[in-house]
Amino acid sequence: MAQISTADLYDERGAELASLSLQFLNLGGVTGFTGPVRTVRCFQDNALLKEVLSGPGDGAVLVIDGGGSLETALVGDIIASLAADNGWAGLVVHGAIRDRVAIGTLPIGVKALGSNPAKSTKTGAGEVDVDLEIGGVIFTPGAQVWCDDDGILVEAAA
Ligand SMILES: O=C([O-])CC(=O)C(=O)O
Repeated sequence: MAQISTADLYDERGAELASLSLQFLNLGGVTGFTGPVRTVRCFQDNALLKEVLSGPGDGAVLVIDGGGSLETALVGDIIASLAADNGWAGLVVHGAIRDRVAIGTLPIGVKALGSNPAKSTKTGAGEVDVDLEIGGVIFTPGAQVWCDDDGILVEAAA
């Protein structure tokens, strides 16, 4: 069954949801996706998120706070394929990706601010499963998130 649209979901449950007004591109091969939030915070370094996506996704959406940097790509087609193979429903990247054309063919949702062919460093710096604040919206691990072409909704923090 197709996922409920974020617009219809907002009409039903808007009072319980936060809507991210920051604009993301919808770049994955799956354009509507939902799941429980997991999180990574990292800055122009993608070793930690690759490690997390190497583990089982169990249908979760990894929200990555790259500080909004568009200087380097945090995800490319290799990492996005790995995530799809491991059962992640999608990625929300507050930053850039690369390999846009290939990522658009993969069976995973990918939202990002933009793209840049420049690669990230690989030191492993960052934090996993911390609360993130992106565009004034809090993403708490375990909260349900819904993404489609219209935007991103997340269960509001209690
Ligand atoms: O390795 C990287 O930095 C990201 C990348 O290009 C990929 O996932 O294909």
